[in-house]
Amino acid sequence: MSDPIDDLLDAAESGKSIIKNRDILHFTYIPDIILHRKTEQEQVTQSLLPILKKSRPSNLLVYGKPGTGKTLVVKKVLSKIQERVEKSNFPIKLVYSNSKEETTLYGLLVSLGRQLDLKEKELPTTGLAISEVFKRLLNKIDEGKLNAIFVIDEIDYLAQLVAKTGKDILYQLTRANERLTQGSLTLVGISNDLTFKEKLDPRVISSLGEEEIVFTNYDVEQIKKILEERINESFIENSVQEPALNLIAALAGGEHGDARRAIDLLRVAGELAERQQSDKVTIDHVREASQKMEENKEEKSLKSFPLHEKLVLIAIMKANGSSTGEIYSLYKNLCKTVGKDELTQRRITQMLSEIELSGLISGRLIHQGIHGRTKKFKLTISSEMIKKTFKEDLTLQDIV
Ligand SMILES: Nc1ncnc2c1ncn2[C@@H]1O[C@H](COP(=O)(O)OP(=O)(O)OP(=O)(O)O)[C@@H](O)[C@H]1O
Repeated sequence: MSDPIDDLLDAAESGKSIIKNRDILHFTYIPDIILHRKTEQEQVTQSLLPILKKSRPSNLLVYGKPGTGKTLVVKKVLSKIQERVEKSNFPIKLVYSNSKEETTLYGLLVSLGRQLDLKEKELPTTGLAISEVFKRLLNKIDEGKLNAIFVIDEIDYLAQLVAKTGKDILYQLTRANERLTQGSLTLVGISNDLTFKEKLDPRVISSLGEEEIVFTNYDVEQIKKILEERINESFIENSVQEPALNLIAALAGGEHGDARRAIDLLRVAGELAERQQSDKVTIDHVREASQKMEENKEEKSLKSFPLHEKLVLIAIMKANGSSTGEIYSLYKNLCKTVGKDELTQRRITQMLSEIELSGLISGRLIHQGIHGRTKKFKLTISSEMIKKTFKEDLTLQDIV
């Protein structure tokens, strides 16, 4: 009898590996050539150029839809500046943080502080007031006479964190120079949300967006060129079929040209092809990859819902196409079965609108003559997906 582990290991050893360098398909990889972004590279460089001449650049705000190369361009410009200043004696400190990866404002400031070499003793992970944390960051910059550039990716999340905690940190960050006597602080904010500024305090807007650069969307042809470049570097020759490439470009380029989605699709399709011992990535691998990525997204979003939202989703699954009233009575029964107190119908009606926003269910308003109107809901995802995901939840596994 063959051993299943050995079989797989044998296949992997003797099997075809069509991806020659996986790292190149990772989102942190910085390619040598950045296509279609000449103007943007020039604009970002121009804006940060003063630092090479030992003066403080303006704060910069970079906008654009997801996957349009914002982070890539900013990182590349900064790494080139870094290379040059390392040769001089001018102490520049580049600090990068992604707001989405931090759940608290404190966490974000500490992550910036660590990159300024502030140790736990000087900047503890918990316990200080936000204003104190901020003061210590500034002191470090001042004492070291550092010229710090804080790159804050997904800065709209930082704005939300700030709104939640009611602190004035964004304003203070943009005005930090007024408090510094020796060093300087420049802020580079990156945002996907073009309307982000409208939500800010007007005082913050003027100092944060001293300069602004907007990244335009890629079209399908541009996405295709970016993919071709990446394929040359990461796959062995002729291993991605032309129709497969076209489909990836069409899928990722459709709405606004998301290069990240394109490269992710390419990687997943390549991995599927390898797993199936195929020596080519075909259009079927791309379809399968796209479906898999879509399912992962749905699964993640289902798992992130709190318990009562999950119960409402199960109620809709059991009576697909039902009215709010019917869903509510089913939900009440489910609460009884799992031994939880039910929420009010008013709350559940509101919850249905919230879940609708996530795109997992869709609602249709039905007019019932003298009986007024009601909304009927149905799932936009398969009930199998709900069953599969909620089966892992101990409270829910017996009712799905
Ligand atoms: N012009 C390009 N040439 C080569 N690769 C690119 C180009 N634009 C984007 N990419 C690649 O696409 C992926 C996404 O790019 P990046 O992270 O810069 O996008 P972004 O605009 O910052 O997106 P988000 O706002 O979602 O963070 C990265 O892997 C990046 O290397």
